[in-house]
Amino acid sequence: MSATIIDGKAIAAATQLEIKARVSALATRGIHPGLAVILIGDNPASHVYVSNKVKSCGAVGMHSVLEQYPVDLTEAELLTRIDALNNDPAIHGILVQLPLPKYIDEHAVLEAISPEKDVDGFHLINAGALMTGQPRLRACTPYGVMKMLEHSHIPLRGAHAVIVGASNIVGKPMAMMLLQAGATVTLCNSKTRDLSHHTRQADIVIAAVGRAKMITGDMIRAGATVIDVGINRDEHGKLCGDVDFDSVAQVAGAISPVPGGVGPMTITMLLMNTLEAAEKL
Ligand SMILES: Nc1nc(=O)c2c([nH]1)NC[C@@H]1CN(c3ccc(C(=O)N[C@@H](CCC(=O)O)C(=O)O)cc3)C=[N+]21
Repeated sequence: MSATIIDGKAIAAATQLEIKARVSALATRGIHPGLAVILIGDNPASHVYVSNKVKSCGAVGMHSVLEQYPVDLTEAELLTRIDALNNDPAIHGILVQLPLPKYIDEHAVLEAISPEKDVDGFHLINAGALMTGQPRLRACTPYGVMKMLEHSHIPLRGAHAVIVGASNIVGKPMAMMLLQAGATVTLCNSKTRDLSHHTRQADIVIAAVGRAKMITGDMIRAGATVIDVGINRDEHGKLCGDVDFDSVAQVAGAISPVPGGVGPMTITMLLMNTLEAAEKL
């Protein structure tokens, strides 16, 4: 193995110390950042993520509330709750855990959250602000990836970044952030012809496809940086990313693992966004 490990857990811990200090500074102005998390249904994985988010709030001295609803909550009831939180001065950030039950219109729900409290960065206003180079609240996962690259001193200006996966929550905002940092960006999707032709050109590969271990060592240029956004289960039920860690670590210059990579940074940037929302008051 030759690659340096990009330790998301350690970068998350360092970033949380900075957040904690800024939370304390806000307290002197009488402002106490608060996050509301809405969870619908009983998906066990969602429960784990959501309780991690709530725990992390406590660790940086932030107030948080977890609202759990049964899977038969109606869309109208959910919109009423969001409206109440939009108008609650103790709440600076609102997160509705995805995926939502099928009968709820996800788009309508995300647009109902006040853009100033949209700490996921999914509202059209925040997506559009990022797209036009005036970022407000940024999507947590790509924002966390940017912090990981920055902490690892990976040069971005003029670098070629290849993103595999063009979702609204990761691939597209990731492309905008890297572009704004001066990278040349290739955004691949499930129809891309000869994917490895693209990934082999890359100084930086961001894997965000949702398919276990699909990025292999032969697809990576020697010395490239590889960031793994995937969260999958392998054939033994073990947590794994979109990157085949063992083969890629032989050729890459730097690689982020799963677990312990992007996941902890996603949660940390949710705290950062809640802090930033409160600081704007
Ligand atoms: N509105 C919304 N916003 C989200 O940000 C959001 C969401 N819905 N729905 C689900 C996904 C998933 N997600 C994760 C965050 C952290 C870890 C994480 O910290 N993972 C640990 C491992 C955790 C474990 O052991 O299972 C790690 O990678 O080291 C994973 C997944 C946020 N999501």
